[in-house]
Amino acid sequence: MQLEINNVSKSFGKKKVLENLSFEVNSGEIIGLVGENGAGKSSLLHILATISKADSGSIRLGKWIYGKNRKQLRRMVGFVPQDIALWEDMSVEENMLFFEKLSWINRSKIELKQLCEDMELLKWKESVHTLSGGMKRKLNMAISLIHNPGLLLLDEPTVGIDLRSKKEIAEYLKQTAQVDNKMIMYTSHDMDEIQSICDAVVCIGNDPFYENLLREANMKIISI
Ligand SMILES: Nc1ncnc2c1ncn2[C@@H]1O[C@H](COP(=O)(O)OP(=O)(O)OP(=O)(O)O)[C@@H](O)[C@H]1O
Repeated sequence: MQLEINNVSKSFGKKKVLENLSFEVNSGEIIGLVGENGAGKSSLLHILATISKADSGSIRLGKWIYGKNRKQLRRMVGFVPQDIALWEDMSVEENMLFFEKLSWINRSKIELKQLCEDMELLKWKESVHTLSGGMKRKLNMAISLIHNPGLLLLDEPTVGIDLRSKKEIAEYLKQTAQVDNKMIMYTSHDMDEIQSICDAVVCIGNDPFYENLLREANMKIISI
């Protein structure tokens, strides 16, 4: 499967956030989105998650076209926003079962538990309010994977969490891209992490500072 982004632009009022952005991503690839605060990284993820629309340009995921096939696209896309959205008074198990009910495919309890264990979240019976920030992020990720999306969009999945959880999330992303052939796009301000996980990067916002950083790190840049 391929994601094709062609000349996409987006403004909020007079502020141009994305300008003629074009690049392609294939299944199995992990793409980092970098750029300064306010550059437009989340805005691009929101467009790809079909929460918001581009002002111009075209986007295609496999045979489905953004702006035309929203229902089909929503089945193929998993989105983990920056803000954690969980039922705090329910257990990990109850959260997974709740979101499975909202999903368009049925998953057994064993499969749901496995999704959590794949990312080292081993707190099945525990209440969410007792979990650390890193564990909550993992649970948010596990929920986004319930419907087995081919494209996974993650907005700063590793911000504010400890090194062990960071490493576990990074390992999980690499593994699911390779083994399950998922396409992953994620934003981060951590250049070392981007370098170790991503196959290529998209630099949002025409920022020479970031371009230089990426070139110095020998990263493959697919769009500026
Ligand atoms: N719904 C909205 N209405 C108006 N302006 C918006 C809206 N969403 C985003 N913006 C503006 O668009 C710009 C890009 O925001 P965005 O959140 O995409 O940046 P970002 O690169 O993800 O930043 P950060 O690294 O801080 O998360 C910002 O100036 C922001 O204030």
